[in-house]
Amino acid sequence: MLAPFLAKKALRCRHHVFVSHYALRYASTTSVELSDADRTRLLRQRNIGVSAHIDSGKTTLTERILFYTGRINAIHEVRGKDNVGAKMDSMDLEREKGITIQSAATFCDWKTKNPITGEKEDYSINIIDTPGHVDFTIEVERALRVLDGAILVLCAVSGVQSQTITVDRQMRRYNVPRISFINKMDRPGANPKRVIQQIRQKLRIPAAAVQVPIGAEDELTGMVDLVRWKAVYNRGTKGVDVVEEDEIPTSVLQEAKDRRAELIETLAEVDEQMSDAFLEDAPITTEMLVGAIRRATLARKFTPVFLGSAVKNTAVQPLLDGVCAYLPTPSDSITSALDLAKPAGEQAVDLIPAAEAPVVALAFKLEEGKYGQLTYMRVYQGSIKKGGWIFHAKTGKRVKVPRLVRMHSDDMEDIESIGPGEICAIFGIECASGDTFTDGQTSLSMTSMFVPEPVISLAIKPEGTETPNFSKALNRFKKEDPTFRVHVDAESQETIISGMGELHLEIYAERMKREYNVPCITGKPQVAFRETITAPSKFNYTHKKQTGGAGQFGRVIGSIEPEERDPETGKDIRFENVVMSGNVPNNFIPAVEKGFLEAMEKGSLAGCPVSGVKYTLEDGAFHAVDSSELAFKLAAIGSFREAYKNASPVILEPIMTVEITAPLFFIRNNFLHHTGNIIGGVNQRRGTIIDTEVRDDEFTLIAEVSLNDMFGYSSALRGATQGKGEFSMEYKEHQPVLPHIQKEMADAYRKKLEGKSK
Ligand SMILES: Nc1nc2c(ncn2[C@@H]2O[C@H](COP(=O)(O)OP(=O)(O)OP(=O)(O)O)[C@@H](O)[C@H]2O)c(=O)[nH]1
Repeated sequence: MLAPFLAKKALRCRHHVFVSHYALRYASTTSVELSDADRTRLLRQRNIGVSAHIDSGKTTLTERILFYTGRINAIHEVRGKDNVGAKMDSMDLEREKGITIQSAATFCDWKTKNPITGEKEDYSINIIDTPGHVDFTIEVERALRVLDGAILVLCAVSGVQSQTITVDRQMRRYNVPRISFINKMDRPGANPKRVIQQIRQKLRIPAAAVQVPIGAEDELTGMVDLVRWKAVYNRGTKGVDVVEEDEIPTSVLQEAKDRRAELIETLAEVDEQMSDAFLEDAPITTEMLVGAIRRATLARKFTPVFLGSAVKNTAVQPLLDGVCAYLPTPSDSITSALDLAKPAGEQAVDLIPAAEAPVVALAFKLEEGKYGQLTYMRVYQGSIKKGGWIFHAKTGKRVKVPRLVRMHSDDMEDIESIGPGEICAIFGIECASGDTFTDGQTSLSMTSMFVPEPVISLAIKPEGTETPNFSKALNRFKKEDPTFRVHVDAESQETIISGMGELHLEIYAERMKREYNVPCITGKPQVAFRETITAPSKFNYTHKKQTGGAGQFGRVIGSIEPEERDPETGKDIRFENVVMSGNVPNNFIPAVEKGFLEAMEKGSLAGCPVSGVKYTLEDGAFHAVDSSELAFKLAAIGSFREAYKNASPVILEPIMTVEITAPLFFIRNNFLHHTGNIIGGVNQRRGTIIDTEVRDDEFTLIAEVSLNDMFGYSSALRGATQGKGEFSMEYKEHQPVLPHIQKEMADAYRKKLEGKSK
């Protein structure tokens, strides 16, 4: 009877389609429909993320949101003088370093003013504050996976930066509509027009301001709301009082008129109704504007741009109103799952966020807390109750829900039940990040998440003698974070950890000490090289051993070929069994797969992990007495090594997108800049320059450089720019190393092996 037992396969592809929240249409295998109660509740529900380039002010903004919505009763700054730190940076390390490492979930209620009727309406908002640093990119990925909409925060001076582009790409991957918030409007040099231009050009999405600032720098007092045509000011301590006036200050009146015209024109290009009204020269009402902005935002054809200053408590409340007015409800975004009871290709099913539908929930994040494993879940359909039962879709295991909570950063609030479209956390259930839970009434399962490849690895060992805590900590980190990998090098017997950057691994080493009392010694960070094949190759391999007693026999026939990376899941290793004859009995197939995966851990070219391979088992032979799982596993390892040599293997290295910025300035009428030095430095590191830009007072260069050539770049850049330059980098892809480097690496590996065998 239990449908979850049908769950067998790794899952891919999620699509997300937006429909008007007034016209819900669902194609589904079940007959459950949204009730009126569901519709009313979903209409007032928002699940949003706050994402941006590092240091744009996400945490500071979220702190304001929590304060204005009454979730916290005092504001604490990131790196603030009171040493308390922001609510959402709950880890000690986050507070010390002033950066967000883990995404934190919270929720709040907001009484918004309906922009059309002017009436107050209550909304529930789940918010996930995500890290900006590229090393913690998996946190952004998993947040976007479960959110319906996002606030993209930008700095009013720096505009679109490298990580803004990454976050934007991630939002596109998960079809997440976004509103933009240009923060730091109090900074000298704030230039929202330039930032909006960059959003249009660099993020390639039509954008227009929905506000115009009143005053600048220390004199920034409020915004003109271009949609409702009101002047909105923040008054009172910490800007808690929002005061609206009909009169637009004359100093910004013309600017406001121009920007409103620009907003209408931009919308007319992306929204049919607005286009018709524009062509007919019809008067544009607030209602028409709100409708057009909402439709175009949900369709991801437009991003409305809000302005403000989180730190100066200016215009955060209007942004919250914007979240309610323009970001999707859980029923606007239709999320697909796979019905594993159906044949491949016909499995996609749209989920229905109805309380009465069978439960489908996704465990998107795990955390080891004081009371055991805490699993964050997004409930897509159905309801979960405390004390009720849910089923792990992959294993079919039935688990009781002992405790259900809503998270407020590191605090929590116990709840009795949770409905569709909500985010909650459950204690005491065993699972991995990305697993689906149901109520056993359905064979639906969510699709998996994109996991990027690690780019850096280093050896790690405990300072003193090894205690069980060492492996306990590593196992926990591995389970929580799919971009953190651990393996023991077969030759050196060293434990190697790999991740998304030096900071990523440094943080884990620090957490070993703080959370597990295992101070560690770490080796020099090394680039995580990989190997792959560039041509198909066949194998016909027999593993045979006769040593007196029971022998070993297994024969495998098939091929290996290059496998493209799945853009949704990041997976590029595939095993396929097409044996028809029964020459390899079914019970030995998993052993063949295991052998293939084991062989992939170390390529024979330079000893690096192998990726991008599909292994097809076509035929083979077995012996009634001598065949065993071990024999077939060893046959698979041997077959892979045999075929690998003939598959034109290459060594791959991580290539990074590097963004370098340096100020341009005048000293005693001399125009000073370091552009020549910066370009020279990039060329020296064999980088490919993708783009350069000279703005009023800043030079920016974007290049692609191999990570191996980036070691020591911080000090080189400091030297080249008198300490004025800054850079950030993010992983782009693995690419083949130059032929002479491949030869050097392969020779060195061969010598190492020869030395060992002597
Ligand atoms: N001038 C000015 N500074 C701000 C504003 N908002 C934030 N900051 C400052 O910018 C710095 C970074 O702020 P955070 O809130 O930590 O930024 P973040 O985007 O959460 O940073 P990460 O999580 O590390 O990526 C802090 O020093 C803030 O005080 C603002 O509106 N104006």
